[in-house]
Amino acid sequence: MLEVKDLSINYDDNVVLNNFNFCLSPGDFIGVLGSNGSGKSTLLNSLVGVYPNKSGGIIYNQKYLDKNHPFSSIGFSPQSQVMDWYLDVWSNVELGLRLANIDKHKIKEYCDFAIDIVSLNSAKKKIVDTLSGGQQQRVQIARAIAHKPNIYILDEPTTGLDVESSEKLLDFLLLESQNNKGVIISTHDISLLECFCTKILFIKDNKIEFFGCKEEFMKEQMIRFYIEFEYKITDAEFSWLKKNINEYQVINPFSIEIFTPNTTDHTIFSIINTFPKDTFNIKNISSNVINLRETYLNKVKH
Ligand SMILES: Nc1ncnc2c1ncn2[C@@H]1O[C@H](COP(=O)(O)OP(=O)(O)OP(=O)(O)O)[C@@H](O)[C@H]1O
Repeated sequence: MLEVKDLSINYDDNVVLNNFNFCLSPGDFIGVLGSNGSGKSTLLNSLVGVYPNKSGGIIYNQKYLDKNHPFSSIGFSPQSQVMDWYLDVWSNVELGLRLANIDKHKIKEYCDFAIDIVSLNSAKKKIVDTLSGGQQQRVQIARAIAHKPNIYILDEPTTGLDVESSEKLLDFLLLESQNNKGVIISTHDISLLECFCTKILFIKDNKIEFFGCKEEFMKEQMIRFYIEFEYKITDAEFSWLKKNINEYQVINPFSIEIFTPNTTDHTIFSIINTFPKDTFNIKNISSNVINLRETYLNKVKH
């Protein structure tokens, strides 16, 4: 659908995206992750042709995108709100449909559909400037999705949305991706990504740190083992831990947490078996898998 090829973008001397390569394929629901300022918006803006100095580019239908951008195939909602503030909700969405060249006989149906997805039925006739921040965000999204494009590019679409509106929007996007459309969104809401995305694109230090299936990203997850001892850990045991266990954390004088990759070759038993004889009298062990949020935080920190 879209191929990002050797894309680099800089603002003056500040290289924001360094040699990005990835594809958005039919059926993909890509979540873009990264810290503030990592370049998520720059990337999404570049997919719709808003870029500063760059090399490489975006290939669509075997051609590099230029001024003849396929707007009718793309629904784009930027991070900053771009709307006609003194028109009502319905007219804003209608305008988007006209710009996307939708047949005028279908405009009412498409408008109603999009306004329903973002639950603004009762505010149809309200002037956008008089709406709350979250409602304005919903208008912008309705405008981006109303023409049911092949590709959805939404920059932090759930920011400012209440939980039920976020779920409704993401349910819709998920259905669209299952109908072989392509979806790419950036968000800081990791739990939503965990539920809805099929692929993750993680930006760190101006590069793509990870691009691939969510499951693969999660595979690098760790398991956390909580180990409680019968007595206070001795100094000798502390120094043994320091020397021999890669990732652990002391919780209190009686217990530690050990982190291991989520694979069968790194079971807690293989670790415990390395404990020197007659040390670490274990009282209890429990474990839990670290979720996507913590996986992401670990990756950002390291
Ligand atoms: N118009 C601009 N001129 C100069 N620098 C810019 C401009 N827009 C963005 N930048 C810089 O580019 C970098 C990436 O910004 P971008 O908005 O893409 O990050 P982001 O990942 O979307 O951040 P956030 O999570 O805060 O929305 C930042 O260092 C930012 O200061």
